[in-house]
Amino acid sequence: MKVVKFGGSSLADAAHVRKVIDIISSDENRQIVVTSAPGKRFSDDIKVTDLLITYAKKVMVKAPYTDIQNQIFNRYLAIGNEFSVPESVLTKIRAKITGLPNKSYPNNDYLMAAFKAHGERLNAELFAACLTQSGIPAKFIDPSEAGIILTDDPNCASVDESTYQNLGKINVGNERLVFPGFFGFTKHGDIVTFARGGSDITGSILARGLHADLYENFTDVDAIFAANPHVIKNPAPISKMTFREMRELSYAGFSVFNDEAIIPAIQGQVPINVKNTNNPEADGTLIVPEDELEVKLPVTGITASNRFAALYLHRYLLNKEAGFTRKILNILFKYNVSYEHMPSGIDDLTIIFDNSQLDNQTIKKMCADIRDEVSPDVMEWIDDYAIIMVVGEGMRARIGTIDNIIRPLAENNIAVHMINQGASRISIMIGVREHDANEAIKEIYNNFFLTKSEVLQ
Ligand SMILES: Nc1ncnc2c1ncn2[C@@H]1O[C@H](COP(=O)(O)OP(=O)(O)O)[C@@H](O)[C@H]1O
Ligand SMILES: N[C@@H](CC(=O)OP(=O)(O)O)C(=O)O
Repeated sequence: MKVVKFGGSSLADAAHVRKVIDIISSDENRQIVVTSAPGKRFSDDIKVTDLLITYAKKVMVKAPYTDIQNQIFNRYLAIGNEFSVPESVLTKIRAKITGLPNKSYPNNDYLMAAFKAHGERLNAELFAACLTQSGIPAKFIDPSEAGIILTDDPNCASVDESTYQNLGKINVGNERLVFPGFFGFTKHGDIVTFARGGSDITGSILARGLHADLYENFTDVDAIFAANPHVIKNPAPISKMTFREMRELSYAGFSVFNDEAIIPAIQGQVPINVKNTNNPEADGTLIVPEDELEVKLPVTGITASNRFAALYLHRYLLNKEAGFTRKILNILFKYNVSYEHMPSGIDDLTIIFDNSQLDNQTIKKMCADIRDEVSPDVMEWIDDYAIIMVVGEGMRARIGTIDNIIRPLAENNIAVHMINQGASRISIMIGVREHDANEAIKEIYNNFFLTKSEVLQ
């Protein structure tokens, strides 16, 4: 049995939905279907999830919202009409959209989560109706019915282990089961969502919980490429990679697959196949356990993420002082701030943060406390920090990999602020300034993936 997840780009309009139905009908093992909310139909279109966020914000500030309600409903209507789904299905969808402001929520964070979740919830109901209309019996399953229980963290929830016992009770019969991605329920019955891009996580949870043989993740590219196609023109496709390579690459920018989504698949040892809805015959990228990768390349992929900030601290004899790091960690704890990495030298320490959890006020107070508490000789806050991740299972076995990464950067005057090698066996992490990140990716990519004559072209 296969779990198949279709991203927003694969369900953006009726023409795409038709392709998705063909994909499902071409393989009877594609029994469990996970849908995202309708995505962008053209480059400056707006995803339904973003429309729902705007709708929720209008409700919060009591601004008029009829237009946005209509805009959202029309996305579903256009698809539903094309498949002649029963009027009752569309009436129900409209009622659910317009009824959202009348429900009660513990607070605005839960309101936001419930509004966002309806992008996938309504799309799964509509899609089950489209499948049935096309002669493929299908049933919509609500996450509450399936027992998808998530933590009480309204817009960034994690799965509760009880979910897997609940999923174990589901009977997969002959009809296709259509689950909405992206959300679940807390133990108290409130709707909560994963972080953005979280429909991939639902697919992975279902693949583990239902003991699938394969998790197929359909998107809009032929494969996962060795670098972001928006940065490198025609990058090399990756035919096979390991779970942990994918985890590291998605953490630092490979947005094609959510970084947390890999975890349930690892726990259930379910291989993942990323494929293209617009070219389903292409093999795509297979993501497998470590022992199933025959050829271990020194570099499988290169990525950069700009979502970081760093605090650089310097003080002589830092290495001799017990409790220095502990004092800093206590301050981070006081402000409820987590850190991503903390590379250190003899007299230096860099703490790298995810910028999205910080505001100027918190940064100011936190830095003032650190200055008071540990009296550093030098302290610098770097707001435009980017992390480059070079990942490859075969990295350890090759001498000179680090040289091949760093040399092209030095030759092109790209300043390297931090190198972290060794913490992970399969990656090297490099800190650069944001404005240098894309150039750094290009130089490293050219050095590993292009022949000399290609570089000169
Ligand atoms: N290394 C990469 N390989 C392939 N696609 C990538 C990579 N990095 C970023 N992307 C982007 O990810 C997009 C697919 O992810 P996403 O838009 O979330 O799809 P979906 O709507 O199917 O969930 C691609 O269109 C591509 O622009
Ligand atoms: N619709 C949600 C969840 C998601 O995973 O979407 P997509 O599969 O289109 O990336 C979002 O936009 O974040």
